[in-house]
This record gives sequence, C-alpha cells and structure tokens, in this order.
Amino acid sequence: MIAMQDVQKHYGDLHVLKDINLSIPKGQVVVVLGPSGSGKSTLCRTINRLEPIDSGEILIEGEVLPAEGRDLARLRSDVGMVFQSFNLFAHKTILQNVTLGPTKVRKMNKADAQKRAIELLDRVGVASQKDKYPAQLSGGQQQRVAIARSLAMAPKVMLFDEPTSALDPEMVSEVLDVMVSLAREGMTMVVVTHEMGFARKAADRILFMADGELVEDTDPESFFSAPKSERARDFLSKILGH
Ligand SMILES: Nc1ncnc2c1ncn2[C@@H]1O[C@H](COP(=O)(O)OP(=O)(O)OP(=O)(O)O)[C@@H](O)[C@H]1O
Repeated sequence: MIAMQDVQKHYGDLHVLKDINLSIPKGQVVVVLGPSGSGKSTLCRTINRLEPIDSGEILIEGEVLPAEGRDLARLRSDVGMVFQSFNLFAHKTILQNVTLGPTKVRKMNKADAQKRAIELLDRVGVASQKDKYPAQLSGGQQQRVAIARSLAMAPKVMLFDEPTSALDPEMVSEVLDVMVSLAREGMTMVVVTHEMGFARKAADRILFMADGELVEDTDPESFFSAPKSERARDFLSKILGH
C-alpha cells in the first residue's frame, strides 16, 4: 500500500509535482502515463525517497517514509526498483547479483536464496546465464536480471520506470506478464511505461500526468475509450494516432 498526501516538489523554479494525492492498495498494478517531462519518473523516485519532496507525506504500508536514517533503510528494503539504468555488480555473477540482497538484507539462508534466484531468473528467461558476469550479457538480458534481483527481495512495493526499455520487442510482453503475475501474489506495483498495450491489458488503474499534475486517475477502459481531459485526449491522439 502506498499513499501520497499533498505532495509538492520543485526543481528550482520548476514545479515538478503539484499537490499529488493518491492511494494505491496492495496487489494493485498502476500504470503511470503522460507526455515526456510530465513528472512520471520523479513521482516514482519520490516514493522511496530517492528524490526528496518539499512538503506533504508519503506512506508505505501505513508508515510515513522518513527523510533519512535507519527507518528509511528498512522501509526502502520493502520497495523494489527497476529503473532505466540498472546497476548490477560487475564483479559478481548473475546468480550472486540476485542472491546478495536476500542473504545480506533479508537474512535468508544461501541455499533458499539461490533456489528462489534461479526460479526468478528462469521466469525472466536468463537462468542459463547464472554463472556469467553482467558484462557478458546483452542490455536486455541485464535488464531481466535487474528485474529478477528486485523481485528476489520480495518487496511489498515495486517501482518500475520503463522496465522494458532495453528489451527486444518480443520479450517485452513476456517480462511484463511475469511482473504482473508476481504483483498478483500481493505486491503493489507502479509502472512508468510507454507500452500502451501493456497499460491496456495489465493495469488495474491508469494515472495520467501532465505538467506535474495528476490529471486523471481511472481504469484503463475509461482512459483509453473516453479520456476526460483535453490533455489526455491530446496525448492519446499523438501516441495512438487517433
Ligand atoms: N534532477 C533534476 N534537476 C532538475 N530538473 C529535473 C531533474 N530531474 C528531472 N527534471 C525535470 O523535471 C521534469 C520532469 O521530469 P521526469 O523525468 O519526472 O519526467 P517524465 O514524465 O518521467 O519524462 P520522460 O517520459 O521523458 O522520462 C522535466 O522537465 C525534467 O527536465
């Protein structure tokens, strides 16, 4: 469960998040759409305090996220992230990359962590690469490892910012399907994506942002068939060409 209450953020003179209020219950898959520069990534990055906010409150599972300190680290470990850049540890194997968090942070025993890691690597189609190092994998394969690594922590909340940007088109829907099936096991998921097919098919809910505002918060069917705002209609006509 994520809650944002009266959240405001500026970058200098730019009011990048304008009075954001929303609540996302457990197990929901929320897709954030909007034109470039509308604040989608910033919204995602404030949820786990990778970016500070100016005012308002963000709660994860009912707990206010502090600006710093031990509680921030604990709450952050409940928030998995896959962003456009995925910093795998270069000197560790793929399997080690995926088991490190569960063994060090979650204190899972090594055999269980490895078993789970191999299952997840298999679900995203890279289990056969488990003994290689990141530099030996393609960008798309590394992105899939990053997804498995985040999921291995069994976070309560997952933030995905264009999680499939480095994947071959044929892998996109497969990987997104894996993410959604895991979300259905009880994770709250926020996905920033330009994959309209995924937004239509898998989202429980669409958040449409424009100029830092949350302009629409609705179900995919209503959003794609009858967007309420002029800005959403413009966005859809540019993206979908109608
Ligand atoms: N660290 C920063 N410092 C200053 N301005 C920033 C910073 N990060 C983002 N911005 C600006 O904030 C605005 C929102 O950026 P953000 O990345 O959240 O948009 P977005 O909707 O995710 O865009 P895109 O779809 O292009 O990734 C943009 O105008 C961007 O230039």
